[in-house]
Amino acid sequence: MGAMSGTSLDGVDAAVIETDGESVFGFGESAYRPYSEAERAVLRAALGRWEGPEVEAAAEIVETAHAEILSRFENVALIGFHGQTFAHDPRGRGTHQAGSGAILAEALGVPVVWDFRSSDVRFGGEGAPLAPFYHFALAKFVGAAAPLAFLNLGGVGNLTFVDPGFARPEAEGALLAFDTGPANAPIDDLVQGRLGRTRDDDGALAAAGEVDDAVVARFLEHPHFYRMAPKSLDRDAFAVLSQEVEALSDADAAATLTACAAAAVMRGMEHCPSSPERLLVTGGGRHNPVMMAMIAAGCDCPVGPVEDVGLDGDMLEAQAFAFLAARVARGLPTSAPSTTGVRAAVGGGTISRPGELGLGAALAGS
Ligand SMILES: Nc1ncnc2c1ncn2[C@@H]1O[C@H](COP(=O)(O)OP(=O)(O)OP(=O)(O)O)[C@@H](O)[C@H]1O
Ligand SMILES: CC(=O)N[C@H]1[C@@H]2OC[C@@H](O2)[C@@H](O)[C@@H]1O[C@H](C)C(=O)O
Repeated sequence: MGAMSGTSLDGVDAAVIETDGESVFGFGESAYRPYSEAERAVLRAALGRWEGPEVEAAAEIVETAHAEILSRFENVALIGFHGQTFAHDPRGRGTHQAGSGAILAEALGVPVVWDFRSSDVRFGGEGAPLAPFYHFALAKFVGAAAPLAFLNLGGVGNLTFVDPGFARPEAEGALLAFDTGPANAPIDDLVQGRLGRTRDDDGALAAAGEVDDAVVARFLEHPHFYRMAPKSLDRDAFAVLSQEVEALSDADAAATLTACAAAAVMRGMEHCPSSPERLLVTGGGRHNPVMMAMIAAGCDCPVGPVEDVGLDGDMLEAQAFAFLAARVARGLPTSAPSTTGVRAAVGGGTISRPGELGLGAALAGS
């Protein structure tokens, strides 16, 4: 079972898969546990912070929400717990996902794999994106014969080019992955700040507005777009965008931020070593028809949700961390030079087993 609390801060996704960490054999149950308004406010206060009382309070919410949702499942052999990224600076302070897998292992009585990103960063990688090895397995699962691409539209966007002709994901040429740019986070922040809403539902606000092309052009001058892949982003790396749209109406600002997310994907597609047969979209942004239409209009290949090939785009990242947990348990790598820029293929993740914290002994002796 995998659990993901993404940069959108909307809630926790949990999903069961059957896997040996190399192939996907099938999918099990899944569940979603949204954060309440009050919880989200605590999580937002921790954004951009590495430590301190704000991060501790947020970590407690992350752990409690996960314990709640994960305890609903039975017959799970292993849990992959991503935790919540509040700060990501792979070239500087590193990367940190809040929440303790050791505490969850204790609470749930099941081994938990966690802290997936640190060792990749330690060996020179970006620490993200990590879903690409799962995308590789999924390309095989859906029987893809030609290269294809997966696009995740979460708070941040990330793209994976997959050549299913290779036997293993770490082989040179099998994958190319990177973060495209901001996706939903700037839109969520805009509607939260101006209208007190969590998202631009179905892109309704963006649909009523006009795109400010000058803002989009300035956005594309950001150094991120001049870097070679692999590359990753902090959720708030493009915080300047909120000032850029400050003078625009609500609808024009939403339309412009949506166009920025789509323009970043277009730039990303230029990194693909060859034209993929199709672009399969996962993550919450695929529910936004305005964003999807803008991406489709700028792409040379067919664009559609992962549901087109029978996958679940709301649970794909949670499934990815179940898959990666199984790889960690088997000592297999979870990232490679072409997915994170790490020096050599490396396995990331700590395994915590129930009983390791010694809470049982401590209680018995008290
Ligand atoms: N019906 C919808 N209309 C518009 N936007 C939507 C809709 N449903 C979801 N979204 C957007 O998708 C976001 C959630 O997407 P998702 O759960 O994939 O992100 P995440 O996993 O938190 O982020 P990341 O992948 O960056 O870690 C919401 O915050 C919202 O902006
Ligand atoms: C540091 C971090 O948490 N990055 C997230 C974020 O959200 C999307 C994008 O940026 C991606 O790089 C990553 O998440 C997915 C699950 C990944 O690692 O593949």
